Order: sequence, then C-alpha cells, then structure tokens
Amino acid sequence: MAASLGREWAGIQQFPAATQTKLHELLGKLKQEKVTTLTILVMGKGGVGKSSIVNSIIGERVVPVSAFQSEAPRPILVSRTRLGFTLNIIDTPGLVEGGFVNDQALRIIKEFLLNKTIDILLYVDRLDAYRVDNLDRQVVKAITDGFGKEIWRRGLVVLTHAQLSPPDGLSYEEFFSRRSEALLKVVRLGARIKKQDIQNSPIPVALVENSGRCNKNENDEKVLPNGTAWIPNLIKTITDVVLSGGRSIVVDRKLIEGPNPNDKGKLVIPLIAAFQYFFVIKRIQKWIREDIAQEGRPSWA
Ligand SMILES: Nc1nc2c(ncn2[C@@H]2O[C@H](COP(=O)(O)OP(=O)(O)OP(=O)(O)O)[C@@H](O)[C@H]2O)c(=O)[nH]1
Repeated sequence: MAASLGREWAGIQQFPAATQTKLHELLGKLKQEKVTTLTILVMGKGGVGKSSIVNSIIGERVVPVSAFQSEAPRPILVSRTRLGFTLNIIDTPGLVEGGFVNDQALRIIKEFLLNKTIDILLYVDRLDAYRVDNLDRQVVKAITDGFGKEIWRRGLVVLTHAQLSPPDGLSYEEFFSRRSEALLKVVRLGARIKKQDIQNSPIPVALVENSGRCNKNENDEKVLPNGTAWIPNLIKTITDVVLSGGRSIVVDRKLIEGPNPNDKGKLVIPLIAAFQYFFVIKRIQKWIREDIAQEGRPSWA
C-alpha cells in the first residue's frame, strides 16, 4: 500500500485550454459550496480501467497500467492540490479473483480507508461488455455490505472503452442506454435500493475513453463518438453528485468491523424479562400459593 501526498496538480496544465477552463469552473463551483477537498474511491472488477481513469483525471501517469493482472501495490492514494482545492483519488485492486468476489482485497481496502472520508465512489466497468451476471451483482453487494448502501447516494457508474462502434446496427446512444440500464439494474439489486428510490435520486452513468487514440474535437479535447468531451463531463457529473446531497462516508472502526453480533436484539431483552415476570413467574407464584392453600389441611386428616 502506498500514498503520494499533496503535490500541486500540475497535470491539469496538460489538458487543452478548453478542458482547463471547464475544470477550473467546476472547482470554483465546489469551493463556492465550501467543498475544498474531494476524495474519490475507484472500485470495480480487475482490468476494467480503474488505474487508467486515475491517470486520466490527474493528467499524469501516477499509477502503473497493465493489460494483464496488475502487480502494482494498491490501494494507492494520489493527492493533488490546485488553487486551494485538494483532490484525492484512491485506486484499488480488482474485486474479483478466480470468478469470486475477493473478500481479502475488500478487507485490505477497508483497512486502508480507516479514518478517511469517501466523498465519491466511482464504480467502474466497461461499456463494451454485453452481459451482466450474478458476479456483477455480488461485487456490488460486497461494496454495499462493506460501506453501507448510503455509499450509492455518492456513487457513479463509470464505463470505460467508450469509443466503440456498437454491434447489431444499434446506434451509440441506444447501445449506451441498454448497457447502462442493465448495469444499473444489477447495482440496484446488489445495493438493495428500491426502484422508487433510484427514480428519485438516480445513479448517474459517465463514459470514459482512456486510450491515447481517443478522438479529439477542434479544441483538442478528448471526445466520445457522441461528441461529448468526457473529462470535463466526468468531473461535472462528480460535482453534481457531491452537490446534490447524500452524505460522505466516514470510514471508522465500527464501519470496518460491521455490526457487533453481541448487540443483536439488545433492545428486546428488557421486554422479554418483563414478559417472563408478569406472565410466567407471577403465574407460577399464584399457582404455588393456591396449591399451598389447598394443602392447608392434609387429605388424610
Ligand atoms: N481502449 C481502451 N483501453 C483501456 C481503457 N481503460 C483501460 N484500458 C486498458 O485496459 C487495460 C487494463 O487497464 P487498467 O487501468 O490497468 O485496469 P484496472 O481496472 O486498474 O485493472 P487491475 O489492475 O487488474 O485492477 C490496460 O491495457 C489499459 O490500457 C479505455 O477506456 N479504452
């Protein structure tokens, strides 16, 4: 586990001027609302592009990226400051190993996060995957069990590999809509969020293309096939989630260790004791008294 703390966010200057302007506007908006620090937790299965997103946002290669299973030490916290604003991003190991949720990885992530506050969860997957299955649901469930379902009120689904040509004659928007609906359904099930709750505060989906071959617009910004400049769009979506309510998640010992089994049912103990006293002990005492009264004179006398 490693940490890289508090350096100037120099990578922002690598972005084209149009992107820099939009990012500065968004940081200004956050600061106006007294948000001067943002801690973003990046989670998902292995190989979906988590580390690449960290590098894309920071604008520097701060985390190693590999096409094969990564050996890089993670979780890793990357921290950058800019004009009085601090951005922390935590990259984490993939949550699936050998077809199962990697509980050990989740435990390590939770320990790493002790005494930290998570403002935003980026739940990362790929746009160019066509199916969702029970494993996706298990991953979401593991995150929910680990951090509470409230984390999804500060959550975004982020889909990488977004520069794709959809199959089967589907339009880009149609493909995106179907893929995100399928994933959001799984998130809703795994996070045990009621349908009406998700309608009231939907989990946004943002698209990302980390590849160096991403198309660019006339302002030199990286754009998706639908023309969206994705870096400012991602940061805008994050800003909207932060400012739309929902609480940041404070990771304390209690959250890490989960509910104490000894506390289970503690509140009903006095009720059970009262029930036993009035309906069992009292009644038995009455029977004994009646019995003694009847036995006052021996039957043989
Ligand atoms: N074309 C394309 N490739 C991507 C994108 N994001 C990531 N990749 C590639 O996918 C591979 C895995 O990316 P990583 O960023 O290491 O993924 P990860 O989720 O951190 O993977 P683990 O370390 O296994 O947890 C690398 O070869 C990346 O270059 C993307 O948006 N588009």
